[in-house]
Amino acid sequence: MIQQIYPSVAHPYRYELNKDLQFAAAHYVPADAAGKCSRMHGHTYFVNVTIAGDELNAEGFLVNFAEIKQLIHDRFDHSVLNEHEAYFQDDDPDRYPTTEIVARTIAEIVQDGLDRSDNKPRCVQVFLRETPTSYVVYRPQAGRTR
Ligand SMILES: Nc1nc2c(c(=O)[nH]1)N=C([C@H](O)[C@H](O)COP(=O)(O)OP(=O)(O)OP(=O)(O)O)CN2
Ligand SMILES: [Zn+2]
Repeated sequence: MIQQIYPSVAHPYRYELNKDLQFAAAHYVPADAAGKCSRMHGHTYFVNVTIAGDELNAEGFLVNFAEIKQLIHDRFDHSVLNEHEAYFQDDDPDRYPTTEIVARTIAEIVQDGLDRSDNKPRCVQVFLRETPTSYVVYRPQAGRTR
């Protein structure tokens, strides 16, 4: 696992946790203007998820680190992102598996998982590195689903 410093996110909560994870996946950006990215290719994606909240659960966790890995790694590792039709669609540019939209999708999946917990923490940032030279930071806005 690459160890690196991530950008910090401002939030009002007492606790913050960060989980690093990675997954290998193939994708293509289904637009001719995307050039070489419109052809199927693969990446090892590096992800940092930031979760914050004021309350801990019965185990003394904001959320179990392992649950974050399960939500993302177990879903996307060794898969073709474009084939996850619940998240990505070739006929809708707002559903292409670009770095930006994959980062947003990870935030949405994690928040859906957190919403099922009693202590209701928030996913406040997703850092997604697609290549050694390219990454995106996505920060959900409070009160907005996207
Ligand atoms: N804003 C975005 N731009 C690009 C995306 C994207 O998701 N969002 N994706 C790609 C390609 O899919 C590609 O995987 C990454 O592109 P790039 O960083 O250009 O990759 P290189 O390794 O060729 O970059 P170097 O600078 O030569 O290392 C393209 N753009
Ligand atoms: Zn790519």
